Amino acid sequence: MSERLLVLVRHGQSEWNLKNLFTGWKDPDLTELGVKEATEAGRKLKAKGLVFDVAYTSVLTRAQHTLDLILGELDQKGLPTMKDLALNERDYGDLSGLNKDDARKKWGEDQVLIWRRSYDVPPPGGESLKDTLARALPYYVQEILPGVLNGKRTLVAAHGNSLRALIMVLEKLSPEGILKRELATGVPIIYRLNADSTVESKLDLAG
Ligand SMILES: O=C(O)[C@H](O)COP(=O)(O)O
Repeated sequence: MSERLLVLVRHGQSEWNLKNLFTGWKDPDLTELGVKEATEAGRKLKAKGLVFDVAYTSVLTRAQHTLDLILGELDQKGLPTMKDLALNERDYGDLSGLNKDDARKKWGEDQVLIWRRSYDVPPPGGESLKDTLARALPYYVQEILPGVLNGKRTLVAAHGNSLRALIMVLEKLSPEGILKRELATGVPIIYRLNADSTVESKLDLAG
């Protein structure tokens, strides 16, 4: 019986995470710390004895670089990898490139929190989590999930909000439930799925 393995990992710290800037579809690379986090993620997966058959990532550098570093640690460089903008970070629209503290000063803590964590309120000119889900979920259902259910051990390196969207579905979280769900950079979450695509087990490799 194959194991229906799905590992999700948010990219390591990016240059703009460090500068506290809204990033979205902008394309900064990892910082030195981000490189360490991604490498450590790979080590942790290796320590668990995990091997993958396929990987998925976004079209953004920070996620692809994270994936490369993880695969390097796993001695799996060259693994078949699909890159698709369906897995991109939420588009932050007009907020992209702005400092998050400056935005709080300008629009207030509550409004910025609504833009960052509400389910269906988009930032000006950008995507809500619901919008992000609307393009990430079909990709998951059509491209990623069939492989997982057929026993392809699958690694997904993506972004805080594209992964929160998938986690909302996997963990059956409500719009309120997803509000408080934060994803740390470079921390793999190991899911094993049941044949009906529900979650059989989940292990968060934080710490
Ligand atoms: O795009 C960004 O700015 C971050 O990667 C995620 O931002 P958030 O923590 O505001 O969701």
